[in-house]
Amino acid sequence: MVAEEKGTISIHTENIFPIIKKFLYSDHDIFLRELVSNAVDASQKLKRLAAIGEFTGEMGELLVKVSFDKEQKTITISDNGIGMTADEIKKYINQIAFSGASEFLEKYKDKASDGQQQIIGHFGLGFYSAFMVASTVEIITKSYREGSQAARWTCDGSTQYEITEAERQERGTDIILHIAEDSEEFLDKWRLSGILTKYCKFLPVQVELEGEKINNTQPLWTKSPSELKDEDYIAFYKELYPTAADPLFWIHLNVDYPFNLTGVLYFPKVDNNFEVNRDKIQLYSRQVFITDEVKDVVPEFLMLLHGVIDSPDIPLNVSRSFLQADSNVKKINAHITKKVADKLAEIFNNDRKGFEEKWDSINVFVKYGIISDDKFFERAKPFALLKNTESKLFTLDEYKEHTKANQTDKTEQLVWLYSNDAQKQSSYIQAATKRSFDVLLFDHIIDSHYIAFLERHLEKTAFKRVDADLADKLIDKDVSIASVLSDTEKETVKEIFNKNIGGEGVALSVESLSPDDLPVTITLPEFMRRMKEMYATNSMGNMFGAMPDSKNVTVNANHPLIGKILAESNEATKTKLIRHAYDLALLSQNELKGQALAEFIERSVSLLN
Ligand SMILES: Nc1ncnc2c1ncn2[C@@H]1O[C@H](COP(=O)(O)OP(=O)(O)OP(=O)(O)O)[C@@H](O)[C@H]1O
Repeated sequence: MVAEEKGTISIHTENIFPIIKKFLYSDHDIFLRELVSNAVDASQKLKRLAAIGEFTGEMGELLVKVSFDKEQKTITISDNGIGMTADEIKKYINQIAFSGASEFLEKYKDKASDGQQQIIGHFGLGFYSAFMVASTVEIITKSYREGSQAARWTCDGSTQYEITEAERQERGTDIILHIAEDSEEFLDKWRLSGILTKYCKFLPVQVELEGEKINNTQPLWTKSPSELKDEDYIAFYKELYPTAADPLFWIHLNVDYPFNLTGVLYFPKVDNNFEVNRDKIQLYSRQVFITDEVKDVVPEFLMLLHGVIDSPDIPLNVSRSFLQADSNVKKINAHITKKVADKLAEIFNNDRKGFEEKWDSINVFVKYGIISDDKFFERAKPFALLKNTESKLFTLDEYKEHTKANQTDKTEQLVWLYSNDAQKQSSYIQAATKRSFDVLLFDHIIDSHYIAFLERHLEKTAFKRVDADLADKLIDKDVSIASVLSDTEKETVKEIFNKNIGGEGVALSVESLSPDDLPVTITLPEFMRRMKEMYATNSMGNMFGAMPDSKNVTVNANHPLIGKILAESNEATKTKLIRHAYDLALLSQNELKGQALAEFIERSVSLLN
């Protein structure tokens, strides 16, 4: 027998519901997630009781049904789980749920007023989130225990509740929400189905909306990897991201100690732009969708991956800064990072060719990981590849061997040359390869950071962009080439060139280079270029960025054209030849434009005549 009772919910705050409603949830949708999760829990509990022999009755098919009535303005969530007795309602709903709610408010009341950003916003206030959308909530429930009396509880959002006897034959619970005027938008099938598909798609007990199945109760990550084939992983990926290309490979996570973590992470096929691929990991807690903004839960570089992480050990009712410091979150981060590195190492060791084929898709990810996480760098060292302008791939050690003999300078430093634009710098690349130097290709925005990182971490190794200096000087070996011109002649060359092309920002020199090199070469020293790039991306100051372009112009004393210019007696022809040689240097750098280009063409025609 349920004794009729009226009572006051013991809570410090006079009326907590307006506060819950107004301040704490930016996302009212989650009431449904909370109530359906409770219904699923009640069903799971019954299964567990049956497993240990405490429930011996007929279990039937466990099912959570969501329905709505537009006329009556109600939404009902029904289950055939364990149900509650009147005493249990008092204990679990009046006391526990309320104390949970009041504790929660106590913790966040200051923060609620200065904005919701501080609170992660994905936690559950459980049962009481029903009051975000309902003016009155009714529970009609009957416990699984033999001979239980059904009970009905109602509460209108004040601190007053009422418990009475109810008519209900079957075990289980109906939660009936009498929808508030400002929440009538939820009395809509599409709205409800949208919310259920988002949050309940993978719940472990069958959920139906108006008779239609919502969920896959056994999502892939809950199964054992030994039962799964590649097709299964790919099919699940397609279920998560219907429009994405097939993933490259994946990692099945499965930990139960010292924290609980399951999931599958996929390496997507990426193009060069990694920004668009963020926010693709979905976070679940016991198969309930929580969020796809995993910024504080997963290391930044891992956000380039796709897939699902399921862990009940990630605290979700805490502020963001607390979350980052949480020891479970840290352990989870470290674990995922290790697993990702192990997987990459495994592919590299077992299938180098396959790994190389994937390198274009994974290199940004690996570089990003290396830069941002020292532990990942240690693990990735053996498989972090370098690609040269001929598309050959080397590990760091292999590349060291490859370049040691020819690219060590007089101070025993290894100089690694690179191009960030093989098209634009092709004449420089050619000049370097003519001297049997190897040139790496680093053409992604992350590469300048990656280069700086490698320089700091690799011993006696420096990087130089291939156009940073004359080919012969890129690697300073202290060998000089004999000069065709005398010192006085060189001085004269310098003078006449300065007269014609000298000016602000031009540092002119005359050097004895190979006669095969261009008569005039323009270079931007590595240091200057890096400073300019740094200041260009730094909002603080613009000292170097604002400086006029300064360039080193080198005249090749050993080139036959320079001898010809020196011997030329006609001043006009001499000027023409000097300008032309200089324009050719600009042209080889793709820098000859506009009026200068027009003049160059005109002059070329006249020189041909
Ligand atoms: N459909 C249901 N069937 C049986 N018991 C229920 C049901 N819904 C709620 N309860 C009981 O009420 C309690 C309080 O629910 P509430 O959702 O507030 O908190 P919780 O589920 O324990 O935790 P959480 O805050 O994670 O949701 C539950 O622990 C459960 O004992």
